Amino acid sequence: MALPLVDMPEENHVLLVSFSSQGHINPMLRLGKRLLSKGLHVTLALTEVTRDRMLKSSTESAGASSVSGIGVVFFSDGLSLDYDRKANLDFYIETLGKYGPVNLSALIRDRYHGGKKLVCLIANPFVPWVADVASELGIPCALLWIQPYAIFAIYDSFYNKRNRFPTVDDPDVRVHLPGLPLMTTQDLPSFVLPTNPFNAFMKLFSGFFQHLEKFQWVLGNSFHELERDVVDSLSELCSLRPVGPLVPMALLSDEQGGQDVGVEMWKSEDSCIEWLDRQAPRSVVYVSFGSIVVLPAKQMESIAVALKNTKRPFLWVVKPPEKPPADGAGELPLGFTDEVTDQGRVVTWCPQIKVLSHPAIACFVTHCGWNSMLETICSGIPMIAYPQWSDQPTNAKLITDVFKIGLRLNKDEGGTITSDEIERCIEEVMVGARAEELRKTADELKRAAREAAGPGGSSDRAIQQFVDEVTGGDGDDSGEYGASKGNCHEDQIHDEKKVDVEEEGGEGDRLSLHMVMDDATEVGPPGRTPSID
Ligand SMILES: O=c1c(-c2ccc(O)cc2)coc2cc(O[C@@H]3O[C@H](CO)[C@@H](O)[C@H](O)[C@H]3O)cc(O)c12
Ligand SMILES: O=c1ccn([C@@H]2O[C@H](COP(=O)(O)OP(=O)(O)O)[C@@H](O)[C@H]2O)c(=O)[nH]1
Repeated sequence: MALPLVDMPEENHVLLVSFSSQGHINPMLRLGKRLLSKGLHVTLALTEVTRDRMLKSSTESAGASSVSGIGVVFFSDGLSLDYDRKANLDFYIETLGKYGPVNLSALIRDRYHGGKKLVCLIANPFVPWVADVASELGIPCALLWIQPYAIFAIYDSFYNKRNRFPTVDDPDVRVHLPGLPLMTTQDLPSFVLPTNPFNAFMKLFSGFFQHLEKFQWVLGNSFHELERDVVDSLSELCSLRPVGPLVPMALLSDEQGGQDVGVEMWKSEDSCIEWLDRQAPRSVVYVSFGSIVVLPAKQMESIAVALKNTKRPFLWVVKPPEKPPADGAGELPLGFTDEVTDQGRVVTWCPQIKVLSHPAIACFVTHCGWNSMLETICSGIPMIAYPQWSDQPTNAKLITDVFKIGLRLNKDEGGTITSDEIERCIEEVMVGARAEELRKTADELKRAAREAAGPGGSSDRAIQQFVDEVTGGDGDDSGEYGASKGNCHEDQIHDEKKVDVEEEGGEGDRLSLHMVMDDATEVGPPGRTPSID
């Protein structure tokens, strides 16, 4: 049952706690906005280094203490502001895990009367210790999972040893999980493979998946219709609440002017939109690998050759690595931009939401980051999957075998993705019967996404159900996706006045955060030697 805004008592206050990176803060803020629209009071807690970056940014709203009605508060991660957090990710995550809980707990005791003013904490996956803070203070805790539930299912199985996974001695083990297609090594998230060099993530996720009971709900940036089988298969394990897609409102309706709430890390080259305006409908190949991946020189070369050979217009985002590596990774072949001035555009960062919703875009060659994928699904554009690490290989499998809205680039016998293969896939996604079919399915999924997020849709209902549960409202407790493990009793609802959630004035919804997370280039991409271990 929808609770009318006016009747919602002020004490229904939730605190969101996010790791300080764009891909984590944005879905959290969008969830916050939806909770706000259901009558909750919402505050977002970030680490102080984020405030520092905000203050250093030159934009008007930098340093704002609220964004679009969501209050923003800060706690220390235990490191000095000028400490180079990218130097050693293991150390950073460990320090955050040690001082974060102490400082967040102090903040809650201080600002929210020992936590009595909060009905729920919501954390995202890089700060799982928030659940311990919540339990210590007697507050229910939810997780916002920001990748597909398919990845959640795979990690749960891996860390709880429910299935056999590839090992050094047996690298080709195939994995079959309920609700998912059979997965080979190339379809699994890189963190579960024996080749994974990132200990920090391993430690973080193993602790977390072995103690899922600490979270009363697992909200997810996905929607039921998108991942029906895997969501249903997980419903015994925990109370899933698919509340996505948590993308800008502009992607969820055709009406212009939908407001977004989100942070922007990099300045985009908006002139590419005027260039798109001059291109024919459904003619442009969009290419981007997100904010973290830096491609090896050889892969840059094959994309460049393929794009040139297709003779089709293209928009390629090539984000310069902060510290250019000696081996030419991330760099365009010499002279490329001059050769293609009449054919395409290369930009360092683009306004991706506007690009994907532009009628000139035909397809997206993507690294399969989950945020990009959801944005593309909401735009109804077919994809060409070029996954690199983390969740991306599995996301690529979802694109081809589950959602059926794109193709995946295949490696040759030598393990290379050739320019011929890229060119072939671009043609296949753009012309012919297969292209038609992919476009049709992509269009259907776009409608399903909009319906799920719209009033009365599955995600809207899941959010309402969650709100009813945390506020002790009269929602249906049996739940659509598994019963609530119910930790939301009357005694957790308190009657004191809320803390300072300021009303947003002026331009409003975009918390401008041009914080260059160059860090990212250090921690991720294959093809480069990670500087952390
Ligand atoms: O910010 C980070 C850091 C980081 C940065 C700075 C620092 O000092 C410490 C840690 C490490 O790994 C990440 C990995 C991410 O994966 C990305 O997360 C998306 C959403 O989960 C996925 O869908 C994408 O495929 C995936 O590339 C996204 C991130 O924002 C990060
Ligand atoms: O030129 C670009 C490339 C990416 N993005 C945004 O950056 C985010 C990338 O997130 P994703 O999960 O796809 O990948 P990651 O960067 O975390 O690898 C998405 O919201 C994109 O819309 C953008 O605004 N401009």
